[in-house]
Amino acid sequence: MSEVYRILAINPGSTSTKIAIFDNEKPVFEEVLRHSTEELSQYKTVFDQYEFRKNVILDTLNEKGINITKLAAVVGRGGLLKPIAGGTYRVDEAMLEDLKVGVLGQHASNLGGVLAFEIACQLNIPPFIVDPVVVDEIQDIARISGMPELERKSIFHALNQKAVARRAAKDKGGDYQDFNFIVAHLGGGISVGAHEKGKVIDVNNALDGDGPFSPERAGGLPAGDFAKLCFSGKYTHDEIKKKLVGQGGLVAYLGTNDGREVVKMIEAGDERAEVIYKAMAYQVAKEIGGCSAVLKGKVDAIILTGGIAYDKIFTGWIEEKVSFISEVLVYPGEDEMIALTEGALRVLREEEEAKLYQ
Ligand SMILES: Nc1ncnc2c1ncn2[C@@H]1O[C@H](COP(=O)(O)OP(=O)(O)O)[C@@H](O)[C@H]1O
Ligand SMILES: CCCC(=O)OP(=O)(O)O
Repeated sequence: MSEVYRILAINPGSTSTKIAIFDNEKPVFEEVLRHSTEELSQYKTVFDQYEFRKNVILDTLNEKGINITKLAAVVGRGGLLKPIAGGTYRVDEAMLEDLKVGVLGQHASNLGGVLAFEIACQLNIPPFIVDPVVVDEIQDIARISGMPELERKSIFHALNQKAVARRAAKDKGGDYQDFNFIVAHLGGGISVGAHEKGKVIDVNNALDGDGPFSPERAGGLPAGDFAKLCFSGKYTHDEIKKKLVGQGGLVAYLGTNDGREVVKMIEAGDERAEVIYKAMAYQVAKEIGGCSAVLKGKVDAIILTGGIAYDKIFTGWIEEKVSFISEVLVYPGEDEMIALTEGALRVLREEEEAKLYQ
């Protein structure tokens, strides 16, 4: 009989920490621990949230009676490291240092590797990350921004975009490498990627670069007016950064990072909430249109995923604008927990060697 590996997967996002226990590929326990804007806004940096998120995870596992001493590995969502190829990486000191200082910036996913390392080391088992948010496969032409000092970067929901694209390919009877897809991840951040035969050749920088605004991010802005705002003397650098990430998008307009709250506002007759929520769908549709040009119109499917894809009204607004391009498939939520676990299992079963972060 083959060995059963028990894996703890930890997925810190901007609005939640998702945790799961798997026995090999079989889910034993899964929970989404949601964090409100108020809860998170008391921490100055993402790294300051470390103790809070660690305690929430360990308390939850304890309350559910899960004995973590039986774990074979801990795997976390990978954060803002230097750009790297996709795959499973063992968390080491060099990676830990870059995650702690935020070598490419601050995002909740930086905590994935750090939490995996801390918990795994106490148990003397290996810590891994899989397909971090800096997976970089974009074509060279997509790196050019219009200002030589500023290069466009690949920062996106790599783990879920690829996991869901693989699922869609399987559902269509083929492999990921057989198809061209446009994948829109609709979460706390929003990324829209052009997947050409298994490679994400262009994608918006979902953190603080470009693309649609999102529940907690400003997205692409009118550059001249933004520069004026930065030098108006009204805001510190930290305040401006928060306006871009954390306090932007739906939070700035409507005071919440929770799509379900916005739906309730609209149901209660709030017309402004409807306009803002519709504008977010409009910007996603425009980004999808851009990706269809990148793929020269050869698009096998448009895939909508992430938490907001549970909302049929929101996905309907997008679909009515983009269905002329290709069929629209909706995979609400995410496949990230199983994708993390499978990445760890491939290494534990010696089907693949863990990559080292250089
Ligand atoms: N049924 C729903 N309707 C609208 N929005 C939803 C629904 N379910 C979840 N969401 C929203 O999805 C977003 C979180 O998506 P998720 O993919 O879990 O992102 P993250 O990993 O960034 O937290 C939040 O804004 C959450 O409120
Ligand atoms: C940093 C890109 C990935 C991202 O935005 O994730 P969340 O939506 O979980 O914040």
